[in-house]
Amino acid sequence: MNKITTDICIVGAGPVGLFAVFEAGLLKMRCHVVDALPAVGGQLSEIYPKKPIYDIPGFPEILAGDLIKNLEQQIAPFHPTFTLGERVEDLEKQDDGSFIVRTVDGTEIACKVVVIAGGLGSFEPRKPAIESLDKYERKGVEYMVRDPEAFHNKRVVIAGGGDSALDWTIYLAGLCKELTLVHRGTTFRGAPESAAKVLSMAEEDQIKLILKSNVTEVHGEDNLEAVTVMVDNAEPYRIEVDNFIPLFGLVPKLGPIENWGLELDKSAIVVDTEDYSTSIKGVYAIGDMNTYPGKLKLILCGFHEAALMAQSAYNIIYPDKKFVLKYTTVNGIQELQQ
Ligand SMILES: Cc1cc2nc3c(=O)[nH]c(=O)nc-3n(C[C@H](O)[C@H](O)[C@H](O)COP(=O)(O)OP(=O)(O)OC[C@H]3O[C@@H](n4cnc5c(N)ncnc54)[C@H](O)[C@@H]3O)c2cc1C
Repeated sequence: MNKITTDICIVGAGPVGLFAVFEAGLLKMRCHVVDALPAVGGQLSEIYPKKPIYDIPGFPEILAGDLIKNLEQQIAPFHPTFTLGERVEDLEKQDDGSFIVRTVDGTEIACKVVVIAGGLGSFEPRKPAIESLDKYERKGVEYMVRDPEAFHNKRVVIAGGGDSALDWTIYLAGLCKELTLVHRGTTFRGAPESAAKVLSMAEEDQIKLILKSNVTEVHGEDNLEAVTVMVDNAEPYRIEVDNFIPLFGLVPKLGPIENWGLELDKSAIVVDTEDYSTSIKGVYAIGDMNTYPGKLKLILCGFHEAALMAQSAYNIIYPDKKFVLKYTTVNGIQELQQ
């Protein structure tokens, strides 16, 4: 089991969770960041990486994906650690006021402060209605690509017609032994240039493309061994596979955080605007997941909340020291030792 000890555990690696690492780092507090998705960036990476944002102070225009890259660069001096691709499930308060945060895969993070920056919630895969699909989850069926190398030399079927299905088809084609893309339509929802690339790869036999089709059954003893594909109501046929990756998008869910005993208002966490603390001492909520009178679900509001949270968390982590505001222009960025 993976055990991590840190000052602050941040749940959610969206823009607000990432910026919280910076604000905490300035005050010499170490952070471990957990996200259910395999990559950082939250909604910006998952929903609109190529869209320009116009209301980030100091940037007249910046692509969402570039803002995330900048935030990664900005927090690098503080050496945050990450657990990606694992949803946080439980929060346990210890007798000394500290916490153990646990993920669905059993990773345990011991910390003095928990910062929930969970945005709209944990992005969960939209699963196709195929009987017994859940039996093969993590035994051949994957809903997201956590580590592309895991598909090296494997026979893989991807299903879907959006950006994720197209992008992973293009990327994994070079790694897999056989790659088939199954799509129910004849046109794709994803970027036209990605769709054109997939069509040309199919023409050159780098991948197999089956249009107007659906995966209707999955088979195997313990692990997944084959899928059945139905093409336009013709006779279904079987493809032997090691992996089936249905990529039909993600839906955000508040999920397990709902059961942590926090005061909620319509699935958002109620906070005190003095420091964005929740009803549990030592637990803060910032960004899209919190609520208070006048709340705006904007990135810049989340950044402000992160700054106020950090100075309050400092009082918990260093109870004997007094918080003194220091400007970065005066003090610079003092790297945290790894
Ligand atoms: C199309 C679109 C355009 C937008 N345009 C703008 C704009 O122009 N300007 C602007 O300011 N805002 C804009 N927004 C809103 C902005 O994206 C959000 O305010 C911002 O993403 C909130 O950041 P966050 O870090 O709080 O949450 P998110 O970006 O939602 O990130 C939260 C992360 O937490 C993770 N998470 C949640 N629960 C768990 C759990 N239990 N375990 C592990 N991980 C978990 C999620 O997987 C996610 O990655 C836009 C939103 C959309 C959808």
